[in-house]
Amino acid sequence: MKGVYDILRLLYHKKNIMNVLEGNYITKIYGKEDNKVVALDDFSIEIEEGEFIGVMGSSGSGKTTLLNVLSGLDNADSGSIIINGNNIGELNKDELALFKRRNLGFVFQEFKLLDSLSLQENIMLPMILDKREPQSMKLRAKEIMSLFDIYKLKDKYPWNVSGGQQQRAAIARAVINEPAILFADEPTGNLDSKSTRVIMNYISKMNKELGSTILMVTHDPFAASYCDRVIFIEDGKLSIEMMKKGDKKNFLGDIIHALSLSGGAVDEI
Ligand SMILES: Nc1ncnc2c1ncn2[C@@H]1O[C@H](COP(=O)(O)OP(=O)(O)OP(=O)(O)O)[C@@H](O)[C@H]1O
Repeated sequence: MKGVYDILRLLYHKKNIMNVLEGNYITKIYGKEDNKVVALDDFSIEIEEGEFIGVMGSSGSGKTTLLNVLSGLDNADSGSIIINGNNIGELNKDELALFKRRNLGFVFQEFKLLDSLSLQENIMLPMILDKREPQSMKLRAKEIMSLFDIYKLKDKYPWNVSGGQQQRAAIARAVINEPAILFADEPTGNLDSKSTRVIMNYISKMNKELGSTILMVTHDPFAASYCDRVIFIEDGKLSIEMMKKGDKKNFLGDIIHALSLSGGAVDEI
């Protein structure tokens, strides 16, 4: 049942703010009867344009499920997901695939680049699939590779460059079509601390300079400290929501404190 606060919040947002994403009362259940797992339990979230939001929580709390359901990679059992005014639950399979390609960007822990293509070809792939004009594709690829300082690596293959460089190429590919929102699931999970810092600086630059809206799932408080807002999930529900006040270092301290309160998750770092 919706509480008064939930109804007021919905009315307020309908009147005043056009969110990039609204997830309303989402439930996701895996399995049946004795094996039933409620991975998301009546979960609601709103993400404004240009926001950089981090999702944290202990292992199995529902972080990846949330990212998958909000981005249309998986279906919710109930609730609605509205992205740029489109209810993605109402799209058929083909419409959803096209919507995702045109409006959403994805970055994963595994870089998921194609080994048979150069970095430039990998990065241009979403534009090739959209049958864009070759010259404009190359110009856009150059622009985005320069932003991530990998233009000089454009003819190299993924197996020729470091993990951090591969992830920079994967992020460039994810944002080349200027998605409404970038979904990143543990983007630094396969990187050492030096490469993590580099990647987070690029993701932050993209958020600040291109105004990209980003939702990032992470276990890493350092990575989360780059966000404007961090939410913690426990048992498929929102447990803590924190806004960045002050600088990254202060926010890191706040996040570590919240992690220690949320049931020993600090041990998993
Ligand atoms: N395909 C699936 N089938 C059955 N149960 C699943 C499936 N995917 C996830 N779950 C369960 O749903 C719950 C939430 O899982 P989810 O992967 O979203 O958590 P998480 O917070 O991302 O975990 P981690 O940090 O370990 O990646 C867990 O109890 C998990 O075991």
